[in-house]
Amino acid sequence: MTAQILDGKATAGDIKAELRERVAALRERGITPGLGTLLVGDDPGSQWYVAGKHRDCAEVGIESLREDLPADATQDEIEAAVRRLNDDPACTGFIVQLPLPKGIDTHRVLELVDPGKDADGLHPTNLGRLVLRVNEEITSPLPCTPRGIVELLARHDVDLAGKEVVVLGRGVTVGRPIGLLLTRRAVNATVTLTHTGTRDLESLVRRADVVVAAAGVQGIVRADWVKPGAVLIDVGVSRETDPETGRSRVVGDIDPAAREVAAWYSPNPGGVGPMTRAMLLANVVETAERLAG
Ligand SMILES: Nc1nc2c(c(=O)[nH]1)N[C@@H](CN(C=O)c1ccc(C(=O)N[C@@H](CCC(=O)O)C(=O)O)cc1)CN2
Repeated sequence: MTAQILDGKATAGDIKAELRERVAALRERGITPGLGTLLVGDDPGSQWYVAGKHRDCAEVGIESLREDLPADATQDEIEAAVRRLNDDPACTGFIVQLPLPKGIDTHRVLELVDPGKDADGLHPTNLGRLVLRVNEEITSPLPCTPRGIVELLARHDVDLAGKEVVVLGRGVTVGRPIGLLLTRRAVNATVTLTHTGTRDLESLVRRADVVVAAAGVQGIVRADWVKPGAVLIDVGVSRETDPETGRSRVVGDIDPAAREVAAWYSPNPGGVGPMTRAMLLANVVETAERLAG
């Protein structure tokens, strides 16, 4: 069996086309959605992601604003930038690009974001809604990568009800919230959240119907661990130098040979990354639609 591809790039393209129309409708009503980004430091990966967010906004008609601070910015300076974005009427939603430099209290910064402008769904109020609203529709923003994974599967008619899902990684942007999303009544999966303290990861992966790998450890999921017919979602980001071009490239957590036994495979790059970007735009548009009543 060779897996069918969960093509995040193409799916994100479809979503962006839908969002472009919704933005045009908002603009006709005199409402202009505006995404703000707060970037601290000069990490090339983060700079690339933020630049991509601004390009995406331009593509669908969302205005965008930037707050860029140097790597040695203090906690107070970062918090002042958050307050500026909270207070700026042109900014209908914003994100704080993660990770923040060492020594900065990330929780304090995220808690300062106005929950009504939280385009990343990472404010405790919005994460709390995800915890509490197990049976209801959630109308507040959801974290972009987990939302992107659920949307990618839904748009390929992959049903997760009753399935055993193993998640690798307990980070705040992927592992923790994906567990909460997938166990909601609307999805009804059973989730095992694994981490560096997990014993015998291999046997958990071997019995999983779905693997969501967000550990950031290249090839941690071996091809011979994967159950035939499983669904594989690779979110891990490690970098290696391409021996042919000498350029840096992204490699995932799942051995790509596993696609020979899986039913569905979300590649990396080209899977969840583009969906993360599309879901950020969706959060911004929905926030603006809520503001518009
Ligand atoms: N505030 C946030 N910070 C971070 C988040 C987040 O959701 N909110 N997620 C990641 C970074 N990220 C967005 O910010 C992101 C990661 C990857 C991609 C992407 O499209 N990747 C491409 C490959 C890119 C490459 O070759 O380097 C792909 O998967 O095809 C977009 C956004 C951490 N920080």
